Amino acid sequence: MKFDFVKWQACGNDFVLVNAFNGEDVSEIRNNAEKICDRHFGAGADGVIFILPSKVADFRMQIINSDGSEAEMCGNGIRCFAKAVYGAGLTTKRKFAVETGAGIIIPEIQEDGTVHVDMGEPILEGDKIPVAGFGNGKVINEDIIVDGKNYKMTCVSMGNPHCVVFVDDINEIKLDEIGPKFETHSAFPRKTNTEFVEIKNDGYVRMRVWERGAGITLACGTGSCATGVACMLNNLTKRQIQVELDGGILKIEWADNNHIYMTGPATKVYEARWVD
Ligand SMILES: N[C@H](CCC[C@H](N)C(=O)O)C(=O)O
Repeated sequence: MKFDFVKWQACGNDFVLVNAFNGEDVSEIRNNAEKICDRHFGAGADGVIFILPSKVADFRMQIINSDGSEAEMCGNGIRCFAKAVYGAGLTTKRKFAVETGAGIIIPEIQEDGTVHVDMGEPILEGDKIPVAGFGNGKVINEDIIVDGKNYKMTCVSMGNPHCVVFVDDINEIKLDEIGPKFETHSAFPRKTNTEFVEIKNDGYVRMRVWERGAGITLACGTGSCATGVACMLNNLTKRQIQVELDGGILKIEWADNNHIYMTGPATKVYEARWVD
């Protein structure tokens, strides 16, 4: 297998980006995503992102997690995607439409190099997130028993499922132990990303994440959006907040048009060729 790729990171959430905009067959790369993401035997990444053509938007983005599973959407990934396609000259527009598993997402590259993204509307109906046992009702501050302990969860989909849990002290959370037990809990038919959140004040929260299909990452963009929605649904913050992650800070707004806006950095790290 031989292919060129570009390594990008956004708040430390890192990705191998592969340009298949001209319809190149990337099935072998997609089938080897787990090997490519391995941090010792591969390039090392939280996921592989493909730049693809679209019939309904300027581009299509496909995201494969480091365990080889496909996700509907990736918030940090789309900021990397936007700057990658602009930098590669695939568009001269700084604001454009990207087809994803979460619908059409609109990133806009800012003058300061950050990317402002219209992440669309959050999905709150239990059966659409999906979370079992809630029908089409919302899942706000509901009980869940994980590993014999009761937690209060608020669940949100940004195209991909998220379970947000508020805690008093985030440093007490043993993420590597409890994360996988949430991810594979029977309440989540399509598994879940899980965010543990400590409220610092009504405009600033600290969040750590165990991602579906990737484990602990330094940041999660869709998870930060879900965190913002959960904070606001529980009346814990204002409608604009900053989310402090292990790898950086993202700005999240739940606007009056019901869209979630995320703003944050994305940086190209290196270009390389896979030859194994
Ligand atoms: N692991 C996620 C996909 C990557 C999302 C995350 N890296 C982000 O920035 O949104 C899932 O399976 O839903």
